[in-house]
Amino acid sequence: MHIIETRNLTFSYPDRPPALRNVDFIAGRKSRIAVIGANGAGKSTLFKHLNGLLRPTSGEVLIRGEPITKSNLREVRKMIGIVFQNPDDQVFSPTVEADIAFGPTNLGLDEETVRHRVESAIRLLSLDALRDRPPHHLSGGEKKRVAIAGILAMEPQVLVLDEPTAGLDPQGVADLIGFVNTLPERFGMTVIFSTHHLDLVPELADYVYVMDSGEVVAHGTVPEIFSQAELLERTRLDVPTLQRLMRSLRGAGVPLAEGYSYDEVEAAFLDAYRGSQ
Ligand SMILES: Nc1ncnc2c1ncn2[C@@H]1O[C@H](COP(=O)(O)OP(=O)(O)OP(=O)(O)O)[C@@H](O)[C@H]1O
Repeated sequence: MHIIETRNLTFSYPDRPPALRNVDFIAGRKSRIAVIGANGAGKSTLFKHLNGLLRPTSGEVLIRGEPITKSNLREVRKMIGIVFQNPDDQVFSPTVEADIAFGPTNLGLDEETVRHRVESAIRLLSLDALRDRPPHHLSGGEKKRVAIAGILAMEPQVLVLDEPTAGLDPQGVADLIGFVNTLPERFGMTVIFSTHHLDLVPELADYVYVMDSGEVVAHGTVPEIFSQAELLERTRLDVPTLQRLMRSLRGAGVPLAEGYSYDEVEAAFLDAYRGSQ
């Protein structure tokens, strides 16, 4: 049984054409999934169905094989934590520490457990220096870290990140990649994220869903999707810079092996260089 499965999920906002059309989406335990698509493709709308914020117009959303109902909504929200695009919507307490404590307190956990979880989240996201600051006075990137910490303190089994790198500086992006990549192995978590930053996808995902105008138009492993340049162009996505470079060098006769993440591409270049010596 999959931790998340949508079947034929269709959704329309009032008086609008469908924002999701027959979406079949599956997430397994410990998987790392990217959802990519141009503006308005339906990524956030899909995410809002995963913890019952929106209800399907038709079709199903199954969490561990069960549809989301009033009676299991609390359990579902505990299991699936979503960090939305705009951190301002998710930080509101007088201090960072209180903000991170809000979610676990709401789950009805005792004070000792809440304190323990807050401390772990503060450590994981390197927020110690900010713990007494009012979150609404933090920078965008700092707020995002606080929002992620608040969700992690609820110890969800699935972490959903809508545009996690929007507003982060380069070091913030590198830190996020390093940190998020530890979650599946360390805590058995599933990570699902959306991004317009395609270079990020091979660093953070094993599996990719491509959305266009409310539909899933393709899904597959990173190599399966990224080898289809015309698919990415057709859906108004850019071929990642490293892939463009490799394609043009191969076209010029450089024998480059397949590679998608930075490390794989570097290895392919080194092999080609050594082979030419
Ligand atoms: N609250 C809303 N009311 C009406 N229409 C909406 C609402 N939210 C989103 N939409 C519409 O639904 C469609 C899908 O939007 P959604 O936000 O899911 O796309 P997205 O892929 O997350 O886009 P982006 O990359 O810009 O974040 C768009 O056409 C959008 O205009």
